[in-house]
Amino acid sequence: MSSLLPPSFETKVCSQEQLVERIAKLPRPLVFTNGVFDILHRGHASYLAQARALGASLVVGVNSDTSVKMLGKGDDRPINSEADRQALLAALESVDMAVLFTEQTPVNLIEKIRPDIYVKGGDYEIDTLAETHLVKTWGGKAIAIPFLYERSTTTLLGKIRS
Ligand SMILES: Nc1ncnc2c1ncn2[C@@H]1O[C@H](COP(=O)(O)OP(=O)(O)OP(=O)(O)O)[C@@H](O)[C@H]1O
Ligand SMILES: O=P(O)(O)O[C@@H]1O[C@H]([C@H](O)CO)[C@@H](O)[C@H](O)[C@@H]1O
Repeated sequence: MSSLLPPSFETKVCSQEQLVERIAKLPRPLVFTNGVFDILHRGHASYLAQARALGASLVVGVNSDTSVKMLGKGDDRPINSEADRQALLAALESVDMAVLFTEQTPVNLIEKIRPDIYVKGGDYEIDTLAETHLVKTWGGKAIAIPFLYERSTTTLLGKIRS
């Protein structure tokens, strides 16, 4: 009988309990972004690769299922479970670690990680975000990455359902 090991990308899935110890081992500058990433698409993959290129490691904060419900994306969201969304992000070459957060915003998670660079997509007014003000308190930067590909989970779901 063969003894197949779990895929190595699963080690990039991080629990809240392991977070502080594992963050300390990641190379700096550390880039952080967050989101739902419900149905992963080309826009996400490009955005995450560009975010990773801004520093030496990339940590993604992933909304838990209960926190997605707080965002008003629809009663049927998320389509993919928090564990599946976290694992798919961990499977990307650009992502060094994926960790869940359970609140409406990632500010408490960002306080723990203290990233050097905070990133969101060009669909956000980055200067208005609480996350931006927070990272600036320890000398961090916030960067908005413009969309290269107009894609969204909501559009994909519309296509599937029509
Ligand atoms: N097409 C895109 N190109 C670049 N970045 C994107 C794109 N779509 C989303 N992002 C970024 O990816 C992160 C996660 O986005 P999100 O999960 O909201 O994607 P979405 O496809 O727009 O989903 P939804 O349709 O559910 O709002 C956010 O930081 C967002 O700015
Ligand atoms: O995938 P989304 O909807 O882009 O991610 C959200 O981003 C919000 C943003 O950081 C402004 O605060 C965040 O609050 C929310 O929890 C989602 O992660």
